[in-house]
Amino acid sequence: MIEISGLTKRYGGKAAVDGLTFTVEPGRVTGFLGPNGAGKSTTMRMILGLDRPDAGRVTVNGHDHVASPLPMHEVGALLDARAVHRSRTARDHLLWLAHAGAIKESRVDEVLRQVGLESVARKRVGAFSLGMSQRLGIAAALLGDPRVLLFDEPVNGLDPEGIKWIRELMRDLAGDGRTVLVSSHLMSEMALTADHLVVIGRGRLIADVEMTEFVRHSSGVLVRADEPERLAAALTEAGASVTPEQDGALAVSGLEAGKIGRIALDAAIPLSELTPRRLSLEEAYMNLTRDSIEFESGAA
Ligand SMILES: Nc1ncnc2c1ncn2[C@@H]1O[C@H](COP(=O)(O)OP(=O)(O)OP(=O)(O)O)[C@@H](O)[C@H]1O
Repeated sequence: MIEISGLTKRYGGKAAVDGLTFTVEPGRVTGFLGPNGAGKSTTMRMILGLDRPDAGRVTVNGHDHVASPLPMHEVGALLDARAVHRSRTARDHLLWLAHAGAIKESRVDEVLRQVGLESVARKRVGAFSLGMSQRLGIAAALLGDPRVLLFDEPVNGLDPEGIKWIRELMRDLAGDGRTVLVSSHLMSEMALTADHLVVIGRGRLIADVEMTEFVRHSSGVLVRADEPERLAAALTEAGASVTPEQDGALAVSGLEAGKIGRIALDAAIPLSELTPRRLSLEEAYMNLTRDSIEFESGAA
């Protein structure tokens, strides 16, 4: 388990991570989502003890540690797949890591097999494609057989077969009861992999929610009524979440269209529209993070 409380990191005057609090539970895949520059990598570096927080606390499996990298049998991480010695072979790279981490050599061949790099184990890493480098980075993360695993954008550069493989690997690792935190800026990828979502923007927590709950909230109903404010109050009272749209309509989530119709009838508020709509998960995620995107492309 990873417990993060009030975690803060500043670079110059700017907070890259700003008072983050969340828990990553074992036995499930937690997706760590946010737009570019949201603070995902910085958070992961602090979890690993590679960066010192300016405030707040991280514990991994209950241990407090301050800026001392955690041992490889406790936490495995894929941060930057290209950060390897390019002239070494894949096997030598892992052997070097195994020696440094006091891990038995037999694990090297086991993890090479597990990530499907056996046939290129004696090839120089410099000649690897990005997808092969990602697999090697994952092999390194698995080397110490850790109970906690962090993957920063692991599907980068992988082909569809590789993406499917990593999805299954993560689900298997979580199925073993391990703690798995995986970052991405793609909601579509997380929808197929994660059981739980932690969404951040500009270093702050935006959502900490079960995937099923996120899916439920991404569907909604568009309502037009004669007295939108009174209807919004009645729907909120009934447990819905209501967002007024610019043209006076109400975007309602958490209640079905039929129930909304009955509430409007009971309150004697005439409706002119009641349209169920389903946002794609990507749209729901974009709505959630719209205010925290640092660099937006201009309109075409
Ligand atoms: N070493 C550093 N020095 C100065 N600023 C930094 C440093 N590392 C990160 N930052 C800044 O902190 C913010 C968060 O960066 P971070 O890399 O953690 O975000 P991210 O969510 O991982 O983004 P991406 O998806 O683009 O990798 C960004 O504004 C970034 O420019």
